[in-house]
Amino acid sequence: MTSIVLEQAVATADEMRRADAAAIAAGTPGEALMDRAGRAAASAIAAFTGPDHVLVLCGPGNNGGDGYVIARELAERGWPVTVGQLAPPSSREAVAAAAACPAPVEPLASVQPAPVLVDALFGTGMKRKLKPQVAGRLADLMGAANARIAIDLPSGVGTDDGALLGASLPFDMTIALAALKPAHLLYPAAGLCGRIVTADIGIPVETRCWRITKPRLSAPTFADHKYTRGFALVVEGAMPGAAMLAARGAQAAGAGYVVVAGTGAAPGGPDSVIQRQTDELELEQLLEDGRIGAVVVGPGLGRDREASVRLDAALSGPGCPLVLDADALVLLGASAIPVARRLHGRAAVLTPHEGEFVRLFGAQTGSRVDRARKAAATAQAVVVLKGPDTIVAAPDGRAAISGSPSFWLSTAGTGDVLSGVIAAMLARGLEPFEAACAGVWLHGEAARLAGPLINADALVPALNRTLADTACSN
Ligand SMILES: NC(=O)C1=CN([C@@H]2O[C@H](COP(=O)(O)OP(=O)(O)OC[C@H]3O[C@@H](n4cnc5c(N)ncnc54)[C@H](O)[C@@H]3O)[C@@H](O)[C@H]2O)[C@@H](O)CC1
Ligand SMILES: [K+]
Repeated sequence: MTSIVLEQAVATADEMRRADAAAIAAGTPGEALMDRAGRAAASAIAAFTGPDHVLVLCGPGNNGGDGYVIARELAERGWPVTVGQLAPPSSREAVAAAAACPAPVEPLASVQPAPVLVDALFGTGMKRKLKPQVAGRLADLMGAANARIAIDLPSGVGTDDGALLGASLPFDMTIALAALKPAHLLYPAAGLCGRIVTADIGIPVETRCWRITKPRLSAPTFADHKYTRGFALVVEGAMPGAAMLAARGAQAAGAGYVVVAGTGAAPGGPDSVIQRQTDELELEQLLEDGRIGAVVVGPGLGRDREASVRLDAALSGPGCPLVLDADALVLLGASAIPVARRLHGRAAVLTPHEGEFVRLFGAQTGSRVDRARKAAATAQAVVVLKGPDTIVAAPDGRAAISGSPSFWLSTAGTGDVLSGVIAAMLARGLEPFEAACAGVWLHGEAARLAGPLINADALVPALNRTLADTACSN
């Protein structure tokens, strides 16, 4: 199978407002949407905690309105419920929800803590930092609770960029309404969300951003052979170990034939990775093999003249997709010629970490998603901005964010492995954006499977098991 499916939409505050407005214009009143949101959230809370005394903190906007519906729903189930009010409701829907809520209402400043704390102070309308007394009161009440649940978002985070705007303590669960928001996946906000559940409120949400989830990858069939499984070529440079990690990554991710174009250094690595020693001319000849499905260049390439020559050879070879990582990105950044021109319309996946990204594209403003999107449009290539929240962005505006990362991945060489995994996905025929998403997922899942990672080598066998599970279960 040569496509993957991204199903979990990630919507910005503006996209959510447009979705709400479209649903209202199509005939569903705002009160009905709030009612659906509050009921769905109340069911999720009931499933999470069981009956107990609940304190619902309500802000002035529609997030607070959801809070009043939740308080009403749980009170109707017979749970003891108190509302802690920051300010009176201000929107028409929230006023109506508050009027229908039978629970006692007390000021936030003086309300008593309860074992279950529901935060409906602010959601996607959060515009500025929480006042210190509000942030402090929220932290105190959270500290005194046994279960802490955020409605839509933890209050005090930036919806679109995941920045902290006064929030400090983690929740046990966050109930995302209608769709995920970037803050559920972008750090540091993502670290405060706890378990994330998405409550369906029956409205379509238009977005060009998704969470990266398990790809659908087929297992080999009787018709496959090593070249249909994918031929990945890794261009070696000054540090052969890094190229070998990329090659082993490609192999563990299912490539049928993996070749390292070596520089003459002593060969190491498994016998099943074919090592060909190549000078400049031989590399050019090797790159002309039309069966190659993807070329990796950058891991351990070096930054000297020879490295530039080998990069130029890879860039000027025939048209198979490229994965450009590490030193290749540094060399591209140091060149006066824009990346898009060096690629000549060639399909490519660029995999910078934050430092490489800034060198290549400059310090841009906006969220990591915005920055990756702009970079992809500039480079006319897929950009994988690596980090705890890895972003994949395509020149056509599609973007995807990884979820549930393993922080054990922050060790030398794991990026080299990722470049090989993405090459394997390209070589099996996925288009670059999908190949990058599938590669990022396999790599992250393998890290979770491996547990505490001592080094990048330990990732390779875990990758192999992850691929086997993925390909066999689809
Ligand atoms: N029809 C809709 O619009 C729906 C909205 N929903 C809920 O509505 C939320 C968005 O509602 P709103 O747009 O009203 O926004 P919020 O309820 O998140 O907050 C907006 C209010 O807070 C104020 N505010 C923002 N930052 C503040 C700060 N730091 N300190 C003090 N006040 C601050 C704003 O001036 C405004 O009055 C979503 O997160 C979701 O919970 C759901 O009920 C589903 C339907
Ligand atoms: K909230």
